Amino acid sequence: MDGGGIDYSKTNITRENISDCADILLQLQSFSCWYNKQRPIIKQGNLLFENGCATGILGKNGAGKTTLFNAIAGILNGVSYEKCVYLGDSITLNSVDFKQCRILSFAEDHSFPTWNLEYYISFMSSAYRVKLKPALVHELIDGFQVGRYVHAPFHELSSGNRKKCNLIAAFALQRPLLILDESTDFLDFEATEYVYQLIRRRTKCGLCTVVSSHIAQTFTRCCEYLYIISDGEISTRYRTPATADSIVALLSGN
Ligand SMILES: Nc1ncnc2c1ncn2[C@@H]1O[C@H](COP(=O)(O)OP(=O)(O)OP(=O)(O)O)[C@@H](O)[C@H]1O
Repeated sequence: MDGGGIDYSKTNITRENISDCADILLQLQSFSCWYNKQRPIIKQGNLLFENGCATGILGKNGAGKTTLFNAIAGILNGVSYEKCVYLGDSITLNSVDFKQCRILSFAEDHSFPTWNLEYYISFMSSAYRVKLKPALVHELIDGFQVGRYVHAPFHELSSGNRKKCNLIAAFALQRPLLILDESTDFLDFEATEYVYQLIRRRTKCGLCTVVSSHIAQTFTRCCEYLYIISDGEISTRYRTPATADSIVALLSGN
């Protein structure tokens, strides 16, 4: 994909050389994924995620962002790749070791309807074998303003409050790779701002975040890099432009 004839010198968008990347967490080459192998959702794409960076995944409805995330998280069977390198080692995406290093926060989650936040966090801590920092968990609960819902069953929560519970676990586990599918869907204004703050904090701590969104600000405020998915292809990696207009230009060029 060549960028669709956009004049990058006028948009402050730079296309960059992969060999310049300092600190690669995960690299996927010739990556495809599908529900039906005859009709792949992503065809032979290349992706690179760095430590200390947030990377945005942009694409129209149905482009394949969620499918891509499920594939990277190792929960979609229809996947192939020529190369998958995590911190310098060749790995498979469905290996247990890799699964403990990544966490995917779903766009919308209806699982565990009778569980509550306290139980869910404790389950996730055991599943990932991570000892959570109580101060961080409390800070996240305060930050998302869900203190009063800690013991409420998930099926009684609004969509936004249920989403906050997922995000609390996702950020509390501090995994090297955090994937946020539609990171701010359902969230109120304050929670949206808080998510942006948390993504930037991960970046400052040298952690890697990958995020999809339909809101330009998610990218301009949080992401160093962007990929665009369109017609089953993954674009080159772009430096995130400063404005929403430049993102729209980039999207319409792909
Ligand atoms: N379980 C499934 N079985 C078959 N096809 C599916 C399945 N889930 C999604 N698809 C199809 O895969 C394509 C990509 O869907 P996906 O949900 O990954 O897109 P998306 O970019 O996340 O979209 P949105 O922005 O609307 O959330 C769509 O054509 C969708 O209809």
